[in-house]
Amino acid sequence: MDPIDMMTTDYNCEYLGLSRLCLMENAGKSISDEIAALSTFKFSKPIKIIIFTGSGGNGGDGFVAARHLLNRGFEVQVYCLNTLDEIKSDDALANLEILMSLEPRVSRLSVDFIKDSYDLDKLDLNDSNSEFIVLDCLLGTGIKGNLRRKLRKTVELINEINGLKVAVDVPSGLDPLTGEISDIAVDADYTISFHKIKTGVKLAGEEKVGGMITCDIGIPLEAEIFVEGGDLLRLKNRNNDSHKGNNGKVLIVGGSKDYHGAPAISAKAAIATGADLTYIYTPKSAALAIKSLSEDFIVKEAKNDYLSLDDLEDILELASKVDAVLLGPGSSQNEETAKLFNVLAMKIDKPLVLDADALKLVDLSLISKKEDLIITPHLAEFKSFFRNIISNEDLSNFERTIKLDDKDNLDFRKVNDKIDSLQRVTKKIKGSIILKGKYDFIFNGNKLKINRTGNPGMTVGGTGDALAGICLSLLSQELNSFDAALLAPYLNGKAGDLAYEAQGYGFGAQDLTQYLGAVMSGLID
Ligand SMILES: NC(=O)C1=CN([C@@H]2O[C@H](COP(=O)(O)OP(=O)(O)OC[C@H]3O[C@@H](n4cnc5c(N)ncnc54)[C@H](O)[C@@H]3O)[C@@H](O)[C@H]2O)[C@H](O)CC1
Ligand SMILES: [K+]
Repeated sequence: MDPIDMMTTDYNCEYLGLSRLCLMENAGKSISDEIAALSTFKFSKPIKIIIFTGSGGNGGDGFVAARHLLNRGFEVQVYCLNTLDEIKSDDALANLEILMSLEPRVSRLSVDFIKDSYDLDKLDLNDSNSEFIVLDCLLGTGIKGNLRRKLRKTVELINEINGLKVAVDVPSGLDPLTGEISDIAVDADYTISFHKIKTGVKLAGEEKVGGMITCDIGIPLEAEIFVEGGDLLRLKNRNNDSHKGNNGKVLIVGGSKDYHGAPAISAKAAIATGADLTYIYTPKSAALAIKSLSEDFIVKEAKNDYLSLDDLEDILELASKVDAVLLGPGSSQNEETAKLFNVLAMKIDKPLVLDADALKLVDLSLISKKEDLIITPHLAEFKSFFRNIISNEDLSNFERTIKLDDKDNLDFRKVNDKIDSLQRVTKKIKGSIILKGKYDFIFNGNKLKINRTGNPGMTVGGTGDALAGICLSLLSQELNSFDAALLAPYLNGKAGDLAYEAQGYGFGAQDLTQYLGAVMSGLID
């Protein structure tokens, strides 16, 4: 599991009512269970457990483990690399404070603070009379950059120790995503991972991480599969020094004589979710109306009253200047527009979103290998889009699997088989698919997410255009296609829920876009 997926899952638990403090308790308890099992297997007499802790959640796991290990009869020595003031995780701090409150000591616990690197010179662990296990709770999934001095020296010290070394979650110093060690890492005999083995630990292999042990810490499958507030961690932080255009330039190609509102809603949603510059390329018949809707739009007029190949060069030139392109909102299904969209889908080498009309016009074979692509069909559009490459039987199986029963439950009794059967269809393209419905299903390769936000008021015209605009904006801000595809319906639905709270079912897509900024900034739970 990638560290970002683990972090978002972890935070999503909070949104489902399961606190991270509780997860930390489970993590610490499972470390103690594993250490007890290892010590029975490896040692003939009671041993000492030495725990090195850092300033984040990994350190917190160590503090909890200390408590449980004491109750199992072990002697426990904790070496904290940080003072209470320096602990960054509230949950870790709460658990360190519990250890500090246990005075005068009745159980066999010692807690010492390593103030600077010189304190480490004074520790001579190999001289200890008893046998011992060393627990590395310095850094887990939160590691950033090269190890700072004191931490680096501690890793060196741990590696020189004769005792059995057990890394918690990730051997400190090892990149939890790539498995690379840029400088030095704990040379572990065993690595205990929580929930799932982190991608980097798996990639590094047993030679570097020792025997791999996975512990369940009570995270429900839903925390991983549902898109929740924790997934907002996937958004990129804005650089304080950034200037105009650094946070996404987008191009929307759409609109027609009958539909000028659709590209305008997509554009408003793109701006509301952070895009810096928004270009709209639209037929003459729609251009003036769109211009009058916002001074934030940069509107370019097509050559004719509908989009056609005559516009190809102009659009490609614009596309070369932006970070992401959306084809389709309100374009209608003109034959000439179909020719244009098919050539554009082939030639545009920027992240691409295909919305309603474009989905009906673009040939799947032209885009099936494009990774930075999002398509946003509802079920009927999905079936029609895939009809030429997927058997009717596979499509009806697909439909049956995602259908809800009358209590709104998905028939996921054999979850893995069911997901496999959905992905046999969706893996036909390399990009991401947002299958819109009461619950939105988001697919990409082996990944699946389900979005639960939104309400029946969102059947109003334009909410799909808003969704496409959000996808576009997030792609332009350098999110990968799956992260953009899973966050877009979450943000759209959440803004729709706020619009409903304010206006009941009397809200329109334009009203919804006004809440997007606040939802995206995490200002509203
Ligand atoms: N669901 C779960 O799997 C749970 C995991 N838990 C544990 O929490 C950690 C992740 O916690 P987090 O606070 O995000 O990160 P870390 O503990 O890895 O450390 C962050 C901490 O370290 C400092 N830091 C970062 N890089 C460096 C560096 N190069 N040199 C020195 N210091 C560095 C940074 O400033 C932070 O203060 C996960 O791995 C699990 O072990 C929870 O228990 C809940 C459930
Ligand atoms: K660790």
